[in-house]
Amino acid sequence: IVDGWFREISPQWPGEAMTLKVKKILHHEKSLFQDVLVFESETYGNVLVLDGAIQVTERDEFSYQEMITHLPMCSHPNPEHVLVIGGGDGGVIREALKHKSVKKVTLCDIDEAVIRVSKQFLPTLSVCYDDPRVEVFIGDGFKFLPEHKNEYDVVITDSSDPVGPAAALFEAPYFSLLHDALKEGGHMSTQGESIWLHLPLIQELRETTKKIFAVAEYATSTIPTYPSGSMGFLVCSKEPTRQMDKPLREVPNCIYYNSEVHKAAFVLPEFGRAMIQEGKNI
Ligand SMILES: NCCCN[C@H]1CC[C@H](N)CC1
Repeated sequence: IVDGWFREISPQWPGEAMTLKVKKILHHEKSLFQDVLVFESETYGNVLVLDGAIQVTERDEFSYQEMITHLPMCSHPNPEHVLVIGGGDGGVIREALKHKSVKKVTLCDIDEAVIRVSKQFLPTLSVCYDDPRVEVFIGDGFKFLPEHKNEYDVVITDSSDPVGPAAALFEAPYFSLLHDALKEGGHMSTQGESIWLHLPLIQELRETTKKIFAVAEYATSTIPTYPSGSMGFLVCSKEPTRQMDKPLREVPNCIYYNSEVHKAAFVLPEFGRAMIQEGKNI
């Protein structure tokens, strides 16, 4: 933090950095896995930062949490059991519980510090941890998934960036474990970075997931405080006849998501479409 501004400088987005004016530092610790910082910003509410990367701000988190949750869930006919890998801030749990069909939401996050800090400083995200339908495991998704084969209708991988603790969540072995944890007709979504910054990674992710899932599509959303202001998602199904861009129902009380936004999210600008869907660099 320099002269009152937090700067999100990272080799993952060279030469650019989101900066937010800091009102007050609320918390800073080194957890077992990462550096955990929370500060109150001047204009984006409380902000959670892990290893220097902005994870959520109270002002715009709804965009990401709603899209990563409702894209796979609204395209699924009857999601009852949802698994969240990562997502310790609780935002995805809050969104998943908006679906009447949901009987159980299980969360598995490797770092208890993220959950603890979110409960203390991000009350609007961690609001649903006390819901009786929610169960929480602290641990590595890699160990959790093989013990829960064929259990979930939807698995949402709400991870940080592919550097540090989350790196393995972007590779083929993880997606195979994920596939086997899904019931027949299961859907999944993962945090899919930005077409402005990570096109090669996204193309690789889609190649990998296309080999493992019957359907693998890429969707985007806008979110001011993530690098480049755009955030994407891999959205996959085990069922070949499913169309990920076809919402089967509305979701109440959303601020970003609706059925039209759902359909439009899978429409890509030409440089993204050519690279992701045809592997062509234009
Ligand atoms: N629920 C927290 C979401 C974290 N998502 C990522 C954080 C880091 C960003 N560079 C990309 C999204």
